[in-house]
Amino acid sequence: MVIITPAASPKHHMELVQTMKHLRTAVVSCGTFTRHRLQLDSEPSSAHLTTTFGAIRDRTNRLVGGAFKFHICCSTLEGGGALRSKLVMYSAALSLAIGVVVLYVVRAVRTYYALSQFGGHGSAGWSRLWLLRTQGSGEINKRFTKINNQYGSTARIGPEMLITSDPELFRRMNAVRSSFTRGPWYKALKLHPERDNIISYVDERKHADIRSRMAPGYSGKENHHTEQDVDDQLLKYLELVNSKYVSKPEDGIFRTVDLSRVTSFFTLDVISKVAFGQPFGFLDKDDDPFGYLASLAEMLLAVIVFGVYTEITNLMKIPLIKAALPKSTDKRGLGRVMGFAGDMVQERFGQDAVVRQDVLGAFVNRGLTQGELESETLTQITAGSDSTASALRMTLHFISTSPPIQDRLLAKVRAEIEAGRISRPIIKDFEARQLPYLQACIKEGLRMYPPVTGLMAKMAPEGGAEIEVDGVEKFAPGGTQVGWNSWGMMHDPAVFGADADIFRPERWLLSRNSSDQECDRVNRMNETATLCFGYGRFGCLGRGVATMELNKAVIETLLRFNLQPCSLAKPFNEKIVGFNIHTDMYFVATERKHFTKADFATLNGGNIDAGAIAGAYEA
Ligand code: HEM
Repeated sequence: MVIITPAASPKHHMELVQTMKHLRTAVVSCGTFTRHRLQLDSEPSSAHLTTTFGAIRDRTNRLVGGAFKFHICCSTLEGGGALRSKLVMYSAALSLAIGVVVLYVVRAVRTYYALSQFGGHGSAGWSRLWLLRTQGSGEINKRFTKINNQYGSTARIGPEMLITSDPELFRRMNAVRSSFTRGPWYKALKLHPERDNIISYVDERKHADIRSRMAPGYSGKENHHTEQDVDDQLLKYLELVNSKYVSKPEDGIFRTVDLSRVTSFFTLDVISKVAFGQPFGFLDKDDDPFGYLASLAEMLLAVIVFGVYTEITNLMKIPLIKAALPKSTDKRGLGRVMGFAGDMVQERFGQDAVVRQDVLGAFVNRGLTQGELESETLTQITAGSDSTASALRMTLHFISTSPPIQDRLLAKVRAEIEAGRISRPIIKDFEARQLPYLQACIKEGLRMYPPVTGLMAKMAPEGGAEIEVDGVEKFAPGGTQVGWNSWGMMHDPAVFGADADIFRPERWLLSRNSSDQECDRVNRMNETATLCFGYGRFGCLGRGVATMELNKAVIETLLRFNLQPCSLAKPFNEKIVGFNIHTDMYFVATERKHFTKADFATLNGGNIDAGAIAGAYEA
């Protein structure tokens, strides 16, 4: 349809004439007043059209005063060079669109059949929408485990994506000489807008290079203050709970403590102190001074989408999007943490460079550049704080809600304290490692709630890989990504027993009289639970720091405080999205008194009687 007004007629008149030259039939109308159907020759001359159109216009203007629009509706098209080329263009575009659709369908069918030997959710073979919905559900742990339980230890969760809960396959993919490599999934772990980091490098050589230069720093060999740093922050955390959150019913003081917050504050201050010699100050302020935890919750949507459509991470290169990403000049959130880390890194360079024997110092000694350090310290903070906080709060939750376990643990540790084998005010790391029941409780806490639930997907080599699924050999073509179902692996009854979903540290204990079979069972559990920290060339570099924090903080918290969840029906809110987000984990903390038999006798002034509530059978 062409619209022209009579007022603008000289130019539009000519356009109209040009247009009509390619028409056989045209309807010329002016509102509802006039409507002319023109029957034209196959190639009407300009003179003929000018006269015809001029006559129609004059007549219409006479009728309606000349201020109306003309609508020219082309009903039958034919002939004309320009029109013909337009037609050719349209049909080319249509053919292209059809071609693209056909290619897409062929590719989708090929992709589907490439992994059709593996079971999985029906739609997962065709699109990534099922995976996106699962990621967004906040319970990937349960959904992935359901898939592995239903369709086998390695099953399909996306068009070119499998998931495994098989420890054997996980070890094989992560082993030092494995032909599997990191999959594109890892690109989603790029935190810094410009730089990759040890966790996000997909290029194997770059990853191996940075890992070899960072490992000595993490090993603690060049940082002699790590244990003291952990102790200092632990004492601050215990003092914070004691001074602000302990309830004292005898004085009429009733309070609650959000364990999810204080444990995060503790691990964030530990990791910043260990990493660059200065804690962020979460514990001092009893607050999130950078808005860091809140910003993690805000980034949740991005984490979910990037985890499925990793190619979107390329959008970060677009200047407009880059400008909206966290940057070191931000006042709050991840950007503020980047700024803090950047300042700490800056100190180590230049003429008056600060020299310290800490993790950062070790990295500088290994030749990491200022840019690399800014990116790596940020990674260290995110990788090392939330994971350890999750392990700590969940272990405390399970022990404090299982009275026989808590009593047994406290009795064992108190006996060691009384025998002078445990340092005060904070247990030493090596002492904690000697306490089997404490170790059993920590392993059980990690197993029940593995802190890393992300896919950490590795990719099959070019020629593909044979994968055994519950005794049946299957083939995954090259490029297939195989994600990790850590929850399913840690809750596997075949490894951990029929009660794998229950917190029972006793499953780890061996005695001198244990049979070989028992020893094998516990060995197998140990080999599997240790995978919580990854394995081989991708294994966690901060494992030493994390276990030190847990060895100390679990028992020192329980020795001082009696913890009781405010709600047993819903002790906390959680979202499991690759890492574990727990909020509103309210507990009543009271000072733990160590009662002796004599104390019980004099308790409450010797009065230990309580009148019973009137019962239904009473008169
Ligand atoms: C309970 C606490 C922790 C758990 C369960 C844990 C678990 C893991 C896992 C599963 C991986 C990745 C494996 C993979 O890519 O396949 C990893 C990597 C890593 N973790 Fe941890 N982690 C914890 C604490 C820490 C701490 C405290 C730090 C820092 C001090 C840290 C630093 C790292 C680093 C740097 C890597 C990357 C290693 C590499 O790519 O070569 N982690 N961790």
